Amino acid sequence: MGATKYANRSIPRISLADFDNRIDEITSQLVKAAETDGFFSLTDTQISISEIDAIFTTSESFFALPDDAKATVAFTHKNVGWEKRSQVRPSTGFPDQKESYQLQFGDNMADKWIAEAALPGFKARAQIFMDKAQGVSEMLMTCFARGLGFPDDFFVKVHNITRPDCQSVLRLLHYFEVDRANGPIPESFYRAGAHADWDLLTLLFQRSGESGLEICPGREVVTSFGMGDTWTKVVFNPGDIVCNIGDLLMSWSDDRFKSTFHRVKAPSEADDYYGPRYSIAFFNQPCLDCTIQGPLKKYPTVTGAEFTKAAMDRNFGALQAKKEQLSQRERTNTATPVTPQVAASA
Ligand SMILES: O=C(O)CCC(=O)C(=O)O
Ligand SMILES: [Fe+2]
Repeated sequence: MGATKYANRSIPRISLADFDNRIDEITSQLVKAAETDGFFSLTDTQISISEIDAIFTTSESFFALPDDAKATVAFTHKNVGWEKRSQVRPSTGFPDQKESYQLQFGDNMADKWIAEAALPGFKARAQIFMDKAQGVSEMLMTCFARGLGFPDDFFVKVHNITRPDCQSVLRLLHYFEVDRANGPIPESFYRAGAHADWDLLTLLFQRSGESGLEICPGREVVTSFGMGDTWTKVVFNPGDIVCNIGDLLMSWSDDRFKSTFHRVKAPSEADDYYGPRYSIAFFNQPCLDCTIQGPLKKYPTVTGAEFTKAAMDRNFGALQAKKEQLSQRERTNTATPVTPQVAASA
């Protein structure tokens, strides 16, 4: 594998301190970040370092369960539950080398919470954290609504976590350790293959020392899969929340705000992190019956359900094209593409 091409870009760091008094200043900083690389980190948020540490401990305790216990809450196409090595990104055609557990607020979670007896306190701890993540998201939604000239509660209203059909997701992630002793990793090995998220916006919680998140800016229209090959490492400060704009907000802003390709790099170079990696993503997904259109009406009006279906269809189409390309290569290569199991939110 050749050396990765890197460019140094600085990812803006935006403070949410004194939010109510500074809302216009924060809005202009967020809008600027969204218009350029679509990635930024938040500091002085309502979530403390010890709360972030605690949810990572909770997440680790879930992943430490035996697979047959985790399989009691197996992934379903309602975008909830546990999966292992089954999410295939259209950019790669191979499953990410990770396991994840997706949690939601409403009815979709009905039988997908790990049993209290298997992991006492898990559900209560996760729900407290999900509420906190929603709180930070709502601050950002208010600013982005204001920045686009919509009423302040425009995005908050359609990402209402008290609705039983709410679609937002907390995804706990565990990328498996890579044993350097086994030699170079195969070309088909990815931690999280390059992708753009298709939600409104994503909050990412990272752990110190567990690097790997990289971005590849340059996407100009939401319908394109085109991606460059020059990456930037996302460096974060403990306690910060890394955020990225998703396809939904890119579309809802008539492509003004950028939903940027990103990945968790499979370790292959000297400075890369080979150990087990834990991260947590909070995806803000719209209610299915909301209507979506940017102020300039660049794209036709769609419902939340239609937007999600179109995103999944686009992903599926791109994955088919990738599999076709891989199977043509197969004549000279023994690696076999895999059929996707997970059509997740990103
Ligand atoms: O694990 C990370 O740091 C990023 C995860 C991510 O991009 C995703 O799950 O969509
Ligand atoms: Fe992502």
